[in-house]
Amino acid sequence: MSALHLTLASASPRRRDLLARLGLTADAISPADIDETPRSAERPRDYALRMGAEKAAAISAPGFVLAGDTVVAAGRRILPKTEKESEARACLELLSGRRHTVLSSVVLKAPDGSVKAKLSENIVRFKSLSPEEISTYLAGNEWRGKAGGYAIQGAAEGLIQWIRGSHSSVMGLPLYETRALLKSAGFPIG
Ligand SMILES: Cc1cn([C@H]2C[C@H](O)[C@@H](COP(=O)(O)OP(=O)(O)OP(=O)(O)O)O2)c(=O)[nH]c1=O
Repeated sequence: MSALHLTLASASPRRRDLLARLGLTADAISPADIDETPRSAERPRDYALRMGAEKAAAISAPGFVLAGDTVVAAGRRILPKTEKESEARACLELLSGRRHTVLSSVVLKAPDGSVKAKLSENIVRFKSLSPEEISTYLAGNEWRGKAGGYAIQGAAEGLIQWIRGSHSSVMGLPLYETRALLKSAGFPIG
């Protein structure tokens, strides 16, 4: 097996698609099954980095293992990956008319077992959302399983006034940081 074998430790189709934008196709997709419960008082940045590192560590595969994690935070508060509509509504009500932070970690485990990580920090500002706008958004079901109850790659972008950072990072895999990490580890990338 070549040392250049690349495993993407993620169930996220978005991460696979984003990786493809760098001209890369993972040789294997191995989602990591880890406990994603934040520790008490864990800071959002620490949590995003810990989750990325734990996902990479959970996969033993030849070659390189790439993992990532995306966290939506309002101040120090880590918002859930919303499973219920009521949770998503609460997130959108909280995010309405305010700026919040989206943190995306990317973690690379090299064939020699060494691990490097980068964290990308984004600020996102939603317009003030009316109850009708929130209900219409929720009816589209794009909030399901998404951190913070929205997905920038869908209808939510029509409600976002601006972002500071990168679209790929908010969506799940920061392409600038991912390319830099792979390149510095000697992975052939254009
Ligand atoms: C803020 C935001 C989140 N998300 C989603 C991506 C993820 O589903 C979720 C963050 O959860 P993650 O745990 O980062 O990713 P995942 O559960 O999809 O996949 P895996 O752990 O196997 O790598 O939020 C978007 O798709 N778009 C967005 O704009």
